[in-house]
Amino acid sequence: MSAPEGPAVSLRAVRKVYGTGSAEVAALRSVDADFGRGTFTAVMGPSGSGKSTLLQIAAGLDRPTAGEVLLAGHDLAKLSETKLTLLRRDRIGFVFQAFNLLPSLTAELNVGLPLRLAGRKPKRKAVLEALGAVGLADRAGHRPAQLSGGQQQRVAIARALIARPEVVFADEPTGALDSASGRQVLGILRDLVDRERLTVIMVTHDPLAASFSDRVVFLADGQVTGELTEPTAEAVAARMTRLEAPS
Ligand SMILES: Nc1ncnc2c1ncn2[C@@H]1O[C@H](COP(=O)(O)OP(=O)(O)OP(=O)(O)O)[C@@H](O)[C@H]1O
Repeated sequence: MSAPEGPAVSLRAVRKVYGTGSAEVAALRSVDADFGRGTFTAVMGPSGSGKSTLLQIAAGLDRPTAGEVLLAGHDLAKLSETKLTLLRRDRIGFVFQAFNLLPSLTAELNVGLPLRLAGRKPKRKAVLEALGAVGLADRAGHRPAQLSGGQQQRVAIARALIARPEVVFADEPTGALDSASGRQVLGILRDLVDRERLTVIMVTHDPLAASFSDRVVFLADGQVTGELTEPTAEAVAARMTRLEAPS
């Protein structure tokens, strides 16, 4: 009998405190959240509400002060640094606001880089397929400076997908893009969720970006304050206005 399918990522009573003594900041107070496999979740909230901290901790890039993070069936607190590094390398993809491509490498070499860093030789066919999946099969030989911002972000998505991760964490992936390029990038993420059952967890400030997700989780002052399923940009914007209003 196969094991019941749990969420791709779960946070249980997660607390994160930066600094000590009078400099102490509780970035996350007590966060419980589940991110189902094959779902697209947007994380939103006012500046300083803890969104990036939540993403870093859920992705195993940082450890919580207290609480539990389960990722791909593993309790991250029980993993050594080496095992955590391997889990991040093999099961997780990252997409950032600043595309973080290496300027001297072509799109093809940038996409293959995670495999090369892991000591594996990337297969040309797989790299070209990943570039094809983001509509850039004809740009394999171009360096980042020869690509638009939207195209660079799509190369970054192809790079995040090359190791066939289960979960992709995206921190403001459209923050540096014009709205048409942003929509194209979001459409690609949406499509990967629908067709490949990828799990996407995305921090964004943009209600339109959030409307591509299945669910928006709202944070305020280090706590989850609510969620919205099948979000429209208007409903998200209205909720954000309420969260950002001075109390
Ligand atoms: N390394 C750090 N050291 C000390 N405090 C930190 C650190 N990182 C974040 N913080 C604090 O933790 C809180 C949450 O920060 P976080 O970056 O997670 O918020 P955010 O919602 O992503 O904000 P923004 O939308 O402005 O990027 C803030 O008060 C921030 O100042």
